[in-house]
Amino acid sequence: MEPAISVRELRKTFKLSAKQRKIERADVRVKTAVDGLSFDVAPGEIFGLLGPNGAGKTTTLRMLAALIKPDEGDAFVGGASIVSDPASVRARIGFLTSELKLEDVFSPDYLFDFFSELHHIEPTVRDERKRVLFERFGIDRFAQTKVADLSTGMKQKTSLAVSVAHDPRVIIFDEPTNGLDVLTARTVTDFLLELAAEGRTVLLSTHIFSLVEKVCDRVGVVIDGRMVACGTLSEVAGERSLEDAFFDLYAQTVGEAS
Ligand SMILES: Nc1ncnc2c1ncn2[C@@H]1O[C@H](COP(=O)(O)OP(=O)(O)OP(=O)(O)O)[C@@H](O)[C@H]1O
Repeated sequence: MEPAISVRELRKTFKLSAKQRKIERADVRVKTAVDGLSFDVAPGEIFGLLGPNGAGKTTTLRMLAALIKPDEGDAFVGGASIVSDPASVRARIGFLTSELKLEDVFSPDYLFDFFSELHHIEPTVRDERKRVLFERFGIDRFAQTKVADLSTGMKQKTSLAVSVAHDPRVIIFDEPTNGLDVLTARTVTDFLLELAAEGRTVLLSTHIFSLVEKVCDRVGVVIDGRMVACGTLSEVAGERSLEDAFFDLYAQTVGEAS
């Protein structure tokens, strides 16, 4: 079966300003954020990119969502190239980050309609999807409330609903449970499992071992922009916990580099 996401030797560097060099305590002028990453995600799979802060997870997901261009390499989402056909990639995916800021002055109802229109969704289809999703997340009671007056959890649920307004086959989710209370985090993980059960593909990034253990079919461990292990949980961790396996990999990788 053709992979839903196919990543081939992706590479991305950033030029560092003097200020960034100071913050990063780096002498180099160029930072390699992603260093030749390759992996496949099968349709219906939940794949987790696991790594510490600064490993290059967000940069990878932003390239796969066709928000930034790679320096080298390519990736295919539902067969569309992020380099030569970014518009098709954007139409096929839902992209979500826990840092997403919704405009305070708009209501969930307005935002859902706005994003549906961007994706050219018919109003009748839109209204039915909105009804189902708003009911699913309990947004219906707050549909006309301004974002500014919503709780953090309700804002995140609104972001979730809006990100799948166009019924994407692939969902890319950067740190899905970061900064969420336990109840909202549970809503998010349940939703990811539902999406996969419906045959959709989910690619997420996280530094939380338990999230990977709970929802991911396969995991790729990323350290310093490189994939140091990739496979099912048992392939990557064997008899150990994922946390123990990760720290062994980290010691090997960082040890090798120094
Ligand atoms: N726009 C940018 N300009 C300069 N450096 C950047 C930029 N974006 C990311 N970086 C650097 O690239 C590296 C990888 O960052 P990235 O955000 O992809 O990592 P991450 O694994 O998602 O970690 P985090 O969880 O901290 O976001 C980091 O060293 C980061 O400082």
